[in-house]
Amino acid sequence: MELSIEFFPPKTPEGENKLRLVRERLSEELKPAFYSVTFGAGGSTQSGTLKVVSDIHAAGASVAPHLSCVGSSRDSVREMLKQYQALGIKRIVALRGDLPSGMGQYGEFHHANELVEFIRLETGDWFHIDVAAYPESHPQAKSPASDIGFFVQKMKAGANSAVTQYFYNSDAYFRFVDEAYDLGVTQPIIPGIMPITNSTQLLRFSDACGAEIPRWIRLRLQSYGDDTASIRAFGEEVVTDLCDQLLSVGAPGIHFYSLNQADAVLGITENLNLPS
Ligand SMILES: NC(=O)C1=CN([C@@H]2O[C@H](COP(=O)(O)OP(=O)(O)OC[C@H]3O[C@@H](n4cnc5c(N)ncnc54)[C@H](O)[C@@H]3O)[C@@H](O)[C@H]2O)C=CC1
Ligand SMILES: Nc1nc(=O)c2c([nH]1)NC[C@@H]1CN(c3ccc(C(=O)N[C@@H](CCC(=O)O)C(=O)O)cc3)CN21
Repeated sequence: MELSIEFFPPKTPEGENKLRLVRERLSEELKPAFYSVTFGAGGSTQSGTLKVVSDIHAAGASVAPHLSCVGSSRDSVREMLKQYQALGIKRIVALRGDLPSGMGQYGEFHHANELVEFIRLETGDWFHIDVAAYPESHPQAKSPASDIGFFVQKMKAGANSAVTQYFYNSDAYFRFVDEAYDLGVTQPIIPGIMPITNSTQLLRFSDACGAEIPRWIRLRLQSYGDDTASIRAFGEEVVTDLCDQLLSVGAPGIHFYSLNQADAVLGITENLNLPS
């Protein structure tokens, strides 16, 4: 069972220092298999990603930068791959990414499967490639069946594993994994888990990315108002139960969307009685 943890590139030097302390704590307590670092979310740049990635790599931990391809040229993606290879990075999260709103589809890549193929063509087996999976369907999907078909295509293009969008309904994950395996996927599909610490932020982001917050969770969160202690305690219980269910049925690991915070992740993992 592998744990992994996602960060986003901080926008300020204070944020960078805080993240270093957060990562040191998480490394000491959990020894995660790898950290991932987003690119693009909230307007972050590839140079912000590179900076955090270099920092984590220099500290001796395994790290996987997100690489998104939409709107990029083959040349620019090739340069980034070379840069990461030169640093000694061995793992990458390959995503289509999103164009800033209002911009049309342009560039030399249209979907993540093309990026996976390109990375294999350019760099052979150098990188362990992770791709994204959507147990509740990607928001732009034409149908659940076409979405899972494209997911399978992306895995068969040469991905080593997948990490899911977060969800609070484990049945959606189990069904997705069963269907993917029926369609010939053999690689691990790791559940992505979003701790609950801030209800306004969670509700806003979930709406935008197509993750459902079940009514009973939403109503509970609303009933706590700005009582953050109650929100955190409730969130920790709910997300611990979710992880328990996933692991008891054999999920291959857990990928935490930490939002650069250690406390919520550590609260959950302490409850889980993980083998050390
Ligand atoms: N940072 C993270 O951990 C996560 C980020 N995301 C974001 O979600 C966005 C989507 O990226 P990916 O999942 O990599 O995109 P993707 O290219 O796999 O899929 C995007 C959409 O296109 C459709 N599609 C996929 N392949 C297709 C093909 N060959 N032909 C026609 N349609 C196809 C899919 O059904 C889906 O609706 C990105 O912006 C990514 O940053 C999503 C989940 C996690
Ligand atoms: N479509 C999609 N894009 C992503 O980038 C993404 C996902 N889904 N799902 C999994 C994780 C979750 N990610 C997230 C989720 C929330 C924030 C967020 O709430 N950001 C705050 C700023 C955070 C802060 O500075 O504290 C925001 O207001 O945007 C960021 C990345 C990145 N990942």
